[in-house]
Amino acid sequence: MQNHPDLVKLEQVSVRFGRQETLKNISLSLHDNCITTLIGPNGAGKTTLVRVVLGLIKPTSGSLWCTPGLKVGYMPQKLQIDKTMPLTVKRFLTLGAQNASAALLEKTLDQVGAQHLLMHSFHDLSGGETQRVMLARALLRDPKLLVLDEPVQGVDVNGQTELYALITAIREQRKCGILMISHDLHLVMSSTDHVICLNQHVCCSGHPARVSNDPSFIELFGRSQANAFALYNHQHDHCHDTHGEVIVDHPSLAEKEVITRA
Ligand SMILES: Nc1ncnc2c1ncn2[C@@H]1O[C@H](COP(=O)(O)OP(=O)(O)OP(=O)(O)O)[C@@H](O)[C@H]1O
Repeated sequence: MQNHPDLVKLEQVSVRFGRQETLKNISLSLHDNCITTLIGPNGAGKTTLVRVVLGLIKPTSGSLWCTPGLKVGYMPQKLQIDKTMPLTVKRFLTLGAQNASAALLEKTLDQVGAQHLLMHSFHDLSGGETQRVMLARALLRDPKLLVLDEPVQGVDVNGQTELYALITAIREQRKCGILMISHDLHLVMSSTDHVICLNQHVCCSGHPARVSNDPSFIELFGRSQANAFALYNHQHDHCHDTHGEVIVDHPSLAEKEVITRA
């Protein structure tokens, strides 16, 4: 992607667990100041791919390159914390960042709209509050790459929209790269620059508008997901080239484009 330097590059990465090949020949780049969203059915290997990027799983074959000194902030899908252990949000945040000043904690919580939660019990937070605090924890390292594994899980629909807007705002403020796993295609499409559809291998990838027109996208997600995307996209009155750019004089513009529901 022009003007957005590579932060991470995977070339022909495969991962095998015993006899099961979970990832097959994955090549991709993550860029500075760019949101990349990984979508795919359950068991497609999304978390495994994220763990490869984080350096937690060594590829069985292929190579991984990271820009030297890359700082990564990670928001995991699940965090197991013993509920009998008293834990304030402040304490939770400082567990992974002992040297963080009170001012930095407040500023970071402020950025995710959770400044009022500093002295609350972590165990008593709502789903949306928990995700905001987890996001703050990932941001405390001032990462150049933010990795978010299903950041809106356990959050109601309105809260999901707010969280995706927050993630977009964070990218705009910090100009960091973001790699995000999501199942919410129609919510994510408007706030992502690059989509990768994964099902052990990369089925299709590119600008959201290009991916949404790819037959393997519909094959992978089926009718209901394709319909959800069509609903999001229903005001479509233009065509895209293979990079997702609008084609100004496309012949089909003579008739207003009709979205095909597979
Ligand atoms: N450490 C491991 N050892 C053995 N098998 C594993 C390991 N980690 C993941 N797997 C297997 O790899 C496959 C892909 O798992 P992964 O968690 O990456 O999928 P996913 O796309 O993130 O799924 P979901 O959407 O359900 O979270 C699954 O079959 C899983 O059981």
